[in-house]
Amino acid sequence: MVMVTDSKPIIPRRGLVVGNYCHDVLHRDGEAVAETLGGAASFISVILDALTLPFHTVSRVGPDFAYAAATSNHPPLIIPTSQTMLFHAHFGSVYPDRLLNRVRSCDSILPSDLPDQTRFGFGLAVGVGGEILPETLEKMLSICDHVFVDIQALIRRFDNINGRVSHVALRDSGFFHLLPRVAFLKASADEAVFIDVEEVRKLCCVVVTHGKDGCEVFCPNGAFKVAPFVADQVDPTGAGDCFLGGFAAGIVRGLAVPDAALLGNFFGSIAVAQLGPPKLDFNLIQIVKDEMHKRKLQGIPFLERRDESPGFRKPPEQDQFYASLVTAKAIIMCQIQESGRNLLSSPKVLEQNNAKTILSLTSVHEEPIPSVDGKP
Ligand SMILES: Nc1ncnc2c1ncn2[C@@H]1O[C@H](COP(=O)(O)OP(=O)(O)O)[C@@H](O)[C@H]1O
Ligand SMILES: O=P([O-])([O-])O[C@@H]1[C@@H](O)[C@H](O)[C@@H](O)[C@H](O)[C@@H]1O
Repeated sequence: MVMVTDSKPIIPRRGLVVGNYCHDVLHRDGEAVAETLGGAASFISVILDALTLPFHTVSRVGPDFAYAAATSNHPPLIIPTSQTMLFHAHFGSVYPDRLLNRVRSCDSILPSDLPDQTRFGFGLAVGVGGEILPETLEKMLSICDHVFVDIQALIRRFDNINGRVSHVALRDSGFFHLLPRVAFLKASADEAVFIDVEEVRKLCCVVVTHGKDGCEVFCPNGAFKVAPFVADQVDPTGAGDCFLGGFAAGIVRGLAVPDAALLGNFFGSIAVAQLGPPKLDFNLIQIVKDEMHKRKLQGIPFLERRDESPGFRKPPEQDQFYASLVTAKAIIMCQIQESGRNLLSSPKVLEQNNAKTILSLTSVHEEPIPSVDGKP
């Protein structure tokens, strides 16, 4: 359990984001609709950059990586002998539970890939394809003051033939012994069945996300549900990543845990309303930053708490914070619609920032996905 004993104000050092970028092919209702930049590191970068939190990224790709321009601020390590990780995601009415195939893998991120002689204020362990090794997470924990972990980096396993994503129990993942040094562990509801929340919450704070129903936070001395923001879901990809990016940013920027979780819900709801990595409106972000500053003045920041209770009492006027974010989103969405800018992708969008039309889908072997009645 991470304890903060130093009462001096936290000076936000740079963060460290560790996880491979990947190529995503998105299939909605059985139809390939886009190829996009993917990987939690890509989604989280959008959020942290928007909230002007400085960070360093460690990510591995192959020479075939197609999004060098989009990641130029946080360039990956290009491994000549490797290839960029490739995921195919299937979602929509035909697949109520999203189905993911890691069609191509990339090299693991090694401890030696991480900077030496540098300390980081926070770390985000956000692998998506099994690229983070226990020894790599161990090094992150030794060079970062507070580490946020997405459980998908720890418990995912991949079918040898078609790369179908499955999960192992956290206890059997090879990472369990590191949990007491983790600040927050994020799991979606589907992933939470692979942990004993009552056991793990004694070791580190556990954040369980519930899609359109928001999220729940569990720590040794309390649990808290946090309300969602309404969204018209276009693409579920990256919702958890954007949630974690917003949540971590809230904690690092000095919000209490429930307020940070609300911020996570806010960015998760924006993510699902767009295809691929979200585009964030400048004016919206400015309003969010102002609201975060106001909240920080009212709450007791998690990272500055001097006692066991990690800010789990619902902060005063959290409803006001929620209402301000809802209003901000509504104002901006009206402005965008009036201006004709289309931040929300239409179902048939084939061309978009970081998204490309389907050119090479047939060049990638993937077994026919059984339809909902189990027939190919
Ligand atoms: N359809 C939705 N409407 C509103 N918010 C959503 C929706 N889907 C996801 N979110 C937000 O994103 C967060 C993470 O989504 P979830 O689907 O639980 O994670 P993951 O992508 O890891 O499976 C949720 O807690 C919620 O705040
Ligand atoms: O949707 P989400 O679980 O938050 O995160 C997603 C991963 O699960 C997926 O493997 C990857 O291909 C996507 O680019 C995105 O990172």
